[in-house]
Amino acid sequence: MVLAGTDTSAVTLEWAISNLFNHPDVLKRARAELDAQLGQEHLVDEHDISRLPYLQSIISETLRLYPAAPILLPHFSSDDCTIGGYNVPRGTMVLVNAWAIHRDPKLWDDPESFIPERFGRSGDDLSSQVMPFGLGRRSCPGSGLAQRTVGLTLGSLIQCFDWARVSEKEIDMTEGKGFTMPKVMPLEVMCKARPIINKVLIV
Ligand code: HEM
Repeated sequence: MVLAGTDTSAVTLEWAISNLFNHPDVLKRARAELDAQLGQEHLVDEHDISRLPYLQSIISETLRLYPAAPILLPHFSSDDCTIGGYNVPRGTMVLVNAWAIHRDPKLWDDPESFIPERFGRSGDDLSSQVMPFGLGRRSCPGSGLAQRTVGLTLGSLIQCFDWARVSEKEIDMTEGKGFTMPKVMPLEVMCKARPIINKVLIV
């Protein structure tokens, strides 16, 4: 439970921040949303997340491109069944390649690009093609907690600090090997406190 809940959320946060560095326009829009919704006196808290749709879209788009569990967890068929036209005998190990589904050009426009706006379009139901927490009875029981934790942390970091890369180079987005899909190059950045920090953190 501890491993399932900590590393997954930490890795997601690292991918999200890396994406923001390579897309300064997205970072700017996220900060504008936070400033507009919360002003300069109030540190983002759990109840604010629902008022921050763009921040949520950034997290969804991060989980689409960099799902912390890219092939979910192994499942076993409890009976003979058919999946997508294939006969699957009872007791077969079934792996779902969420990473590939999330980047399938038949399902997504410009699938390799980081475009949080694709999650904000009204009328689009993406629930069957994005599954970072799995689907059905054995889907992740911590998904709500994870979305709040990552949202709160990412929101606070955007709200309280100005960020800069350590060099002119783009952040390396190469995916490493490991159960929770780490970055090959750990994220290294510089930050400077924004004036808002004096009001919201220091009493
Ligand atoms: C960004 C964060 C997280 C991601 C991407 C994630 C993803 C997943 C995925 C893909 C599964 C397997 C679902 C399946 O096979 O269909 C899973 C299972 C699980 N997750 Fe998460 N998870 C996250 C955070 C958490 C948190 C915060 C907790 C608890 C505090 C948690 C607890 C669990 C547990 C206990 C299972 C096993 C459920 C079962 O087998 O019935 N996860 N998670």
